[in-house]
Amino acid sequence: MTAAPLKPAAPLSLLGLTPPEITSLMAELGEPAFRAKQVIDWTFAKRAVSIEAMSNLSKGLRQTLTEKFVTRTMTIATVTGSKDTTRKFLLKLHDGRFVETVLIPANPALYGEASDRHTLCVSSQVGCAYDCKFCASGLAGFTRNLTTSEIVEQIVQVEAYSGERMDNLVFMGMGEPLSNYSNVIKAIEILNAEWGIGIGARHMTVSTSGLAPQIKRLADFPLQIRLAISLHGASDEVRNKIMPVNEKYNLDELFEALAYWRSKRKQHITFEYILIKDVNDGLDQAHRLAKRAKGLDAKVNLIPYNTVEGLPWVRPSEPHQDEFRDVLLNAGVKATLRREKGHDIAAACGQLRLRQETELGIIESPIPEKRITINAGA
Ligand SMILES: C[S@@+](CC[C@H](N)C(=O)[O-])C[C@H]1O[C@@H](n2cnc3c(N)ncnc32)[C@H](O)[C@@H]1O
Ligand code: SF4
Repeated sequence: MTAAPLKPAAPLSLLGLTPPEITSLMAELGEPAFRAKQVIDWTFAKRAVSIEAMSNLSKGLRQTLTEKFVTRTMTIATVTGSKDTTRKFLLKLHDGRFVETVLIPANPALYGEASDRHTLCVSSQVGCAYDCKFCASGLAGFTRNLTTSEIVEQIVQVEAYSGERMDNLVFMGMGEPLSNYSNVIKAIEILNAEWGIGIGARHMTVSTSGLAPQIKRLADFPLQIRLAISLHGASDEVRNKIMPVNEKYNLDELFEALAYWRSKRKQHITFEYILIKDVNDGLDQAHRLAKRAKGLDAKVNLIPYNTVEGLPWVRPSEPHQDEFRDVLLNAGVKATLRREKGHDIAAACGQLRLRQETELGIIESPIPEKRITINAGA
C-alpha cells in the first residue's frame, strides 16, 4: 500500500498572532515581557521580512523562533497592470496554491464612496464552495480556507511591493469570507489594530453572498466594518437560478438578518448587483430591487457583468443598463452604475488563479456545465 502524499505543514506566521498570543509565547520561552513588545513591533510596525532581521533580539532567541515561526509564507508569482491602473497580484501560497489580490488606485467613486484611497481587494479562501453560476472563484470548487496570517499577509505583500499604504480593504476577492468566519474576524482585528496594520474599521468591507446566520453574528462584532451583499437577483426565482446559496437562505431569511444588522449599525448596507443579460436584468427585477433597497435604506452598486472565460454570460447593452439604473434612481434609491475602472475587479479575482493552477496541473480545467437558460425578465 502506498502512503498518501503528506500535505506540507502550514508554517506558523507571526502575522497571524495577537499581542497576548505573542506575549504568552515569549513567557513560555522564558523571555522577559519587553521581548514580546519587540517581536510585535518587528512583525507589524517594521514589517520584518524574516525573524533573522529582528536585529535587537538575541541570536539564541532568533534561532529558537526561527525553528517554529516565519514572518512570510507567500511569494508574489505575477503582477499585471501598472501603477496608475488596477494591479492584480497572483500570490503563491506555501502549499503551491494561488490566490489573487487586486490593488485599485485612488478612484473617485468606487464601491459607492468617493475616495482618494488605495483599495485592496483581498481573498479569503482558495476557491469557493458557493458555486454562483457567474463567478470564476467557485469554478473549481473549494480548496481550503486562508489562515489569518495569509489574509493579513496579502496587505503586507502588496504594500511592500507597491510602496503604498493601503487604506481601504474589500473582502471581494476569491472566496466567501463569512464561511471562513473566525480567520477573517481575527485578520480584521489585526488589520485594524494600532499595533497591527492600522486600517480604520469603517474602511473595511466584508462582502457576502448572503450567509444569514453569519451576518447576524457579524452584526454583534464590535468593529464598525461595512457590509456588502451580493444580491444579483431581487426575487427567489432569479436568485435560486444563479446563486445556490439562496436555496439555503432565501431572500426572506437574508432580509431578516439584514434588518438585524441595521438595528445594530448606523452604516448603510450596499447591495452589489451584477447585470447579466437575459438573466437578472429584467425591469421587474429593478422594481423589486428598488423596493428591497428602500426598505433597508441600502445603496445599490450595479456592475455590468464581466466576462469569465468559459462562461456564456454577457452584459446588457448600455442603454438597458441605464434604464435599469433609472428605475432605482426614480424610486429614490442611491444607485451607482460602475462601468469604468473597477467593474472587472472582483470578477478578475479567481480567473488568474484558475489559469495558473490549471496550467500547473494542480486542478483540472473546470470550464463547466454552468450553463443555465433563463429568459429575459425571469
Ligand atoms: C468574488 S465575490 C467574493 C465575496 C463573496 N463571496 C461575495 O459573493 O460577495 C465578490 C463580488 O464579485 C462579484 N462577481 C463575481 N463574478 C463576477 C463577474 N463575472 N462580474 C462581475 N462581478 C462578479 C460577486 O458577485 C461579488 O459581488
Ligand atoms: S460570488 Fe462569492 S460566494 Fe459566489 S462563488 Fe463567487 S466568491 Fe463564492
